[in-house]
Amino acid sequence: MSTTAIAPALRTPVSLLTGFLGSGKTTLLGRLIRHPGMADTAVIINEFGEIGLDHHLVEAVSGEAVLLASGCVCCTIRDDLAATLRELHDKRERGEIPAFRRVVIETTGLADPAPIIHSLLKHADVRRLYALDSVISTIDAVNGEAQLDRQPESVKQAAVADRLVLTKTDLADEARTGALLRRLAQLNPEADVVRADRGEVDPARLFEVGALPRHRAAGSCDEPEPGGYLADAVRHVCGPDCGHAGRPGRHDAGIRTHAFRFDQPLDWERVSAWLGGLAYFHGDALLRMKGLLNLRNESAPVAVHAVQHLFHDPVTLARWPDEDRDSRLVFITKGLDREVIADALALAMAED
Ligand SMILES: Nc1nc2c(ncn2[C@@H]2O[C@H](COP(=O)(O)OP(=O)(O)OP(=O)(O)O)[C@@H](O)[C@H]2O)c(=O)[nH]1
Repeated sequence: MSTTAIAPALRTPVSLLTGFLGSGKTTLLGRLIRHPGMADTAVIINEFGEIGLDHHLVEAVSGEAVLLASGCVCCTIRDDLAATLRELHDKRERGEIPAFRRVVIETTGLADPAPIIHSLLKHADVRRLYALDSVISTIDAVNGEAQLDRQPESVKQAAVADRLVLTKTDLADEARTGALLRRLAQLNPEADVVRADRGEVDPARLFEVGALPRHRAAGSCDEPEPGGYLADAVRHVCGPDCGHAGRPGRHDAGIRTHAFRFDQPLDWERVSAWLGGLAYFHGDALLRMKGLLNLRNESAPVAVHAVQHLFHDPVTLARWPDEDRDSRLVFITKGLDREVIADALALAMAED
């Protein structure tokens, strides 16, 4: 990689897309990258859980850096964010991937965005090539208030954003949405609030909002930079000894990821009884469930989502992302043991 400095105006803008588990980041991203004005975007997805599914749900992709049908490039973070950003830049220079003009990084739903923002602003290599454009946080109109009450990460995600994207307003009544908006106005009065119906939003309301002096001024971003800070920041988001990587960790010992895989096609009635029952009876502890299902009598995969008590309508995808035809589900829970999920599964499968 060349070490020549790049003029500030020529640095590639990077936006950070954050928001609590299941608040609609992938849905928003999936719509945004199909917008004609967003065709030359590189998307970086960082996932929580033993089974990454988001890159499949954005579009059927697998691998390190993949060209999407929309013309955008998509990759997942493997080692650290700085390395991923450098590699994307180098591949673009060598003409191995399309000449993307912007980058959007989707964080995990449990990420504290402050260290990532810090890294984007402070890491020398990253700063030379990229400029932080905007921080966008999705807020779930149905679950947002409870998440702000219980999950400190969700408060941080809302507090550092330039744009707050209110999702699922079609599912929340106006009183609930109004209360949430008042709370957000107190938490982050400077952020613009944009409503997105199932991810539908004008990209101009989210991107190219300037140089973000606000983040430079933010205390959390001005701490002295230890060596290899970016790697630390990303390990914080999803690293080997971090609870966010799916094992009990130091950040939140109560949060667990439970992955399930099935090699035989499943019966929808039974699966929906299992998942619907879990959301109904254990929604407080069920931070997030997502899955890709191979259902009996269905040739295409079906995506299922739940966020706390809300079990979203299943969505049939256009095609399988790869050769893998197993059903895969990930549950991110706080205070819900795997045995409870497995027992509910056994019950749903056994019932007539
Ligand atoms: N009705 C409705 N559903 C929505 C809306 N936005 C997102 N959803 C649904 O909410 C569920 C979760 O959405 P995702 O986009 O996967 O959420 P996410 O933030 O990427 O989830 P994680 O990556 O697990 O944190 C899916 O079933 C979406 O279809 C919306 O505006 N209205």
